[in-house]
Amino acid sequence: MLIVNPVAGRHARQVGEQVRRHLESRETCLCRQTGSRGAATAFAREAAALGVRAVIVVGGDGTVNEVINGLAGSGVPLLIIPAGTTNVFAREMALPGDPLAALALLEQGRARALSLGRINGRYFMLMAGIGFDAEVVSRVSLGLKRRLGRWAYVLVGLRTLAGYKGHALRVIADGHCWSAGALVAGNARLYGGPFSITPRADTHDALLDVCIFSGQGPLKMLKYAWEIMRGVHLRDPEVTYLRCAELEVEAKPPAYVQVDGELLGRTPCRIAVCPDAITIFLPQEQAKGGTAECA
Ligand SMILES: Nc1ncnc2c1ncn2[C@@H]1O[C@H](COP(=O)(O)OP(=O)(O)OP(=O)(O)O)[C@@H](O)[C@H]1O
Repeated sequence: MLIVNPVAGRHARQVGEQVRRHLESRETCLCRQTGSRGAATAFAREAAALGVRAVIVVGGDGTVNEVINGLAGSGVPLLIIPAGTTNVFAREMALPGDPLAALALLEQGRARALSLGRINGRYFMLMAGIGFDAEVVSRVSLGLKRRLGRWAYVLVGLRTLAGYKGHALRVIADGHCWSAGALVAGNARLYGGPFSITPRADTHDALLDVCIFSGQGPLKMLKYAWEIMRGVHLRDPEVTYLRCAELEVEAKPPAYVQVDGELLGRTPCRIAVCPDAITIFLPQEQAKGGTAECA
């Protein structure tokens, strides 16, 4: 099954058309186009129920997130053709940017089982963010993202800082409790493109990497953002890095929560890791570790 989000990135519709033509000239393919938010999850569930040979998704991180939420646990392998604005997961997995080169992974790549994070019942492949970053995500519209690309987050981030009051989070993991202003739980290393908040995360392992930022308020958020951009945030004594299989976060007042760059809702939340939950076609050199599903 081919699932295309025609409004992802700037060229997803054309990329989807190119992939559809290529596939239909070779095999039988069910083609689905998303008409609204959440549609990709329903299509992926349909694909899992039908037991298709593979699901191919054309879109960005938000669309991939919706697809994994319909496919997780089914064993049906997923092939990602990056066509969104930032494509962080594709970058993390070093997937080819060229659509036909990505499609060739069906034959030339390896299907690997990877871990997923799960927060309040929703799977994520990259990260869950609580506090400031989620508040920014809640304010970035798809229209602004189309016009400005990833600069939309910078612009809205600066605007959000202006009136930001901060959050008082309570984080509980491994029998310990932390007070925090913001938190990112990463299943993968990369964040927002080339940056890395959880640089030791590994999608092949059964742990979440968690970065807890203890400061609150706009100046602290600005400082952390600057440190993350320079890759030095882990040297800041206000930042705690831990690896765990499960954690809980509460906040007063409730704080926004984002998963894979899409708004999920608000705290409280429980975050866990689900080992080997999704099977993804990867380039041979990326398919190290983990469990091989097929050659
Ligand atoms: N027909 C549609 N109309 C409006 N929104 C849609 C439609 N189909 C899917 N969506 C939504 O579009 C959103 C954006 O998709 P996606 O994240 O894949 O693209 P992107 O934001 O350009 O890429 P990235 O997340 O990699 O920056 C998703 O939240 C998805 O639910």
